[in-house]
Amino acid sequence: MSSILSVQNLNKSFGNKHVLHDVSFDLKKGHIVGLIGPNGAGKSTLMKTMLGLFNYDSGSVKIAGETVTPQKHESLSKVGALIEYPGIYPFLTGWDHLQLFADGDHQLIHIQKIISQLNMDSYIKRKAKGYSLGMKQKLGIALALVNFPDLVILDEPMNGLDPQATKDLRDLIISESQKGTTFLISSHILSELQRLAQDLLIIDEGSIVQQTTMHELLASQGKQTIMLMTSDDKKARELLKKAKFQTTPDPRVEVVAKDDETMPEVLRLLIEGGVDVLDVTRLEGNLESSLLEVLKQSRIKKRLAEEQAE
Ligand SMILES: Nc1ncnc2c1ncn2[C@@H]1O[C@H](COP(=O)(O)OP(=O)(O)OP(=O)(O)O)[C@@H](O)[C@H]1O
Repeated sequence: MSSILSVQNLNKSFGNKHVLHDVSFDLKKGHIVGLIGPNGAGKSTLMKTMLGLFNYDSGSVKIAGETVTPQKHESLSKVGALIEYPGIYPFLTGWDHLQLFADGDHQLIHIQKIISQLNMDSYIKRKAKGYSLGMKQKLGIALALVNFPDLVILDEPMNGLDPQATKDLRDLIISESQKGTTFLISSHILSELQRLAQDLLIIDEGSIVQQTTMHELLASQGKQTIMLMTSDDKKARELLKKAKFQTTPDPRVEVVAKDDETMPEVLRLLIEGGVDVLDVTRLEGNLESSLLEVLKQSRIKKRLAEEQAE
């Protein structure tokens, strides 16, 4: 599958602070890619550099094969983005914004479709000065999508969105990606990203520590969990602890599954111990714990390499 964006050996400093270190990755057409990492890891800097908003020290950023710099950004016409807060004019309506931004009148049907998919119909003709945080955020996302972009870069797009709006956004992103649009999304809401992203870029201290797929990451961490509803959670927890099963902290009774045998063993143990199992669910991995583990391992490796170099 072809790549829409290619970043190679990108280095970026602010004064003498080196923020991005030899960052390299490609984004495949039509994929939804999560960019994740701790606060200050370099996610926003990377996105802004890719969008030609910052100069860089060395390396390259190419969109559809064309180099992007602050001085050369023709290829960005095929890119939609929402970085930090959307730039919104208080005395224009949401509809005015979308029309101003759209390349040509033929987009009207497309604009109306985005408005409906993000459930913005009731306020889109009102002046933006009366919009809530979530309404502004949705307008910013709609603006990023209005010109049929090949690539969409979204920095924390779920900020300020309620559960319904988060689901509307998820459905919209998935349907646009199925038509071929590539998404790069940074977010700290990992449970949401877990439902959305196929691929992941993990960044820490300005370096990409892993480029992987969601499936590979969750599988490699082997973190399947079995979630139980029982007639007596306290007793269930005691039995599991005594039998040396690894459980997660309260409030739910959750067991970390080592392999396929864990589930029948747990059920047998509880039933034989006089605890009824009312419901049981197997959860496929957990992005949060997998990310923390990857970061921990990469920092250990980095420290060892530094010690050896001294
Ligand atoms: N304009 C700037 N001038 C100087 N340093 C900056 C500037 N912008 C970012 N930095 C520094 O670059 C590093 C990366 O910041 P960045 O905002 O890219 O991180 P982030 O991963 O987006 O963090 P967060 O998850 O908190 O949004 C930080 O150490 C930050 O202090």
